[in-house]
Amino acid sequence: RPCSLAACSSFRLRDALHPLWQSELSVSGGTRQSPINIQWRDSVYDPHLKPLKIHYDPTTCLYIWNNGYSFQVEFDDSADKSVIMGGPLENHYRLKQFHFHWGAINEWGSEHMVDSKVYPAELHLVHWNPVTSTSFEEAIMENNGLVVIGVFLKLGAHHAGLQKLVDALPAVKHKDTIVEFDVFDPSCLMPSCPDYWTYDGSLTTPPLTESVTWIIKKTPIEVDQNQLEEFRMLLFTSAGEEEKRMVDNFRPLQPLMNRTVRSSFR
Ligand SMILES: NS(=O)(=O)/N=C1/NCCS1
Ligand SMILES: [Zn+2]
Repeated sequence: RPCSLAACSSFRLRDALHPLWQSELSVSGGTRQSPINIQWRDSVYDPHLKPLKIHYDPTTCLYIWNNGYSFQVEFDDSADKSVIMGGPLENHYRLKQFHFHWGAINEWGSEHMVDSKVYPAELHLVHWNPVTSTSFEEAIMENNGLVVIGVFLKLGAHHAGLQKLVDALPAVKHKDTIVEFDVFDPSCLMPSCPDYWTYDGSLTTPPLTESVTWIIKKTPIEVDQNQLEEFRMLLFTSAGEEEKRMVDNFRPLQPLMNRTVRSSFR
C-alpha cells in the first residue's frame, strides 16, 4: 500500500482492532487461509480448467441487509435456480449471497491482490455445494463446501447495473437494517472476460473455515467515484450508537504456504 511505514503499521493495527478481527487476526494452525496476493508469474496455467458457467435467476433475489461488516444481498437457495458450474468445479453450486469489501479511500479496499496491486473494492459471490451438504451452514464446515467468486472493482465508468444496488444502500445505513430487494441479476456485475485464477482457501470473515474454492476473475469491473462513496456512507454501527463509517472491511493478506494458484488462461 502506498503509505509511510508509520501509516502502514497504524493502518494494519487499526485494521486488526476492528471488532471482527480482535480475536481472529489469524486462525491458529491454518494452512489455507484467505485472502492472498496472487503472483501472476507463479500461477500455473491448467488446460483442464473449463469455462465457468453462471446461471442466475433474478427472481431468487430476496433482500439487502447491513450485517455490521458489509452489506449483503441474500438469495433464495431452496432449489437449483441460481447456480454456477464448470470451471474447477465437479458439480453445481447454489448462490446464497453476495457482498463487498472496500477501503476508506481508493488506494486500498480489496482483499486479494494481484502482484501486490490492490483495488478499491472487491465483490464476493458466495455459493454452496448442495450435493455434499444439505444447507449453507453445513457447507461452511465442509472441505470445498463453498465457492466464492471474487471480482475486483476499479475506479472508472459509472456501472448502471450496480446503481440499482447503490440506490438501496441508504435504507440499510445502520447495522441490522434490511430492505426488500427483488429481481436483480448479479451476472451484470461479472466482467465479460472469462479469465480467472483459482486456489483453495478460506472464508475471510468468521468463521474463517478452510472450505472455499476461490475463483478470482482476472479483469475488474468499473464503478465511478460516487458509487464507491455511497459504499463508504454505510455504518458499522446500529441506530442510536456513535456512528462509525463502514470502511476498510477487508482482512489482511494471509501466507500462501504450500499452495499453487492455477490460471484458466495462458
Ligand atoms: N468474505 S467471505 O465471503 O470469504 N466470508 C464469509 N463469511 C461468511 C459467509 S461468506
Ligand atoms: Zn467477502
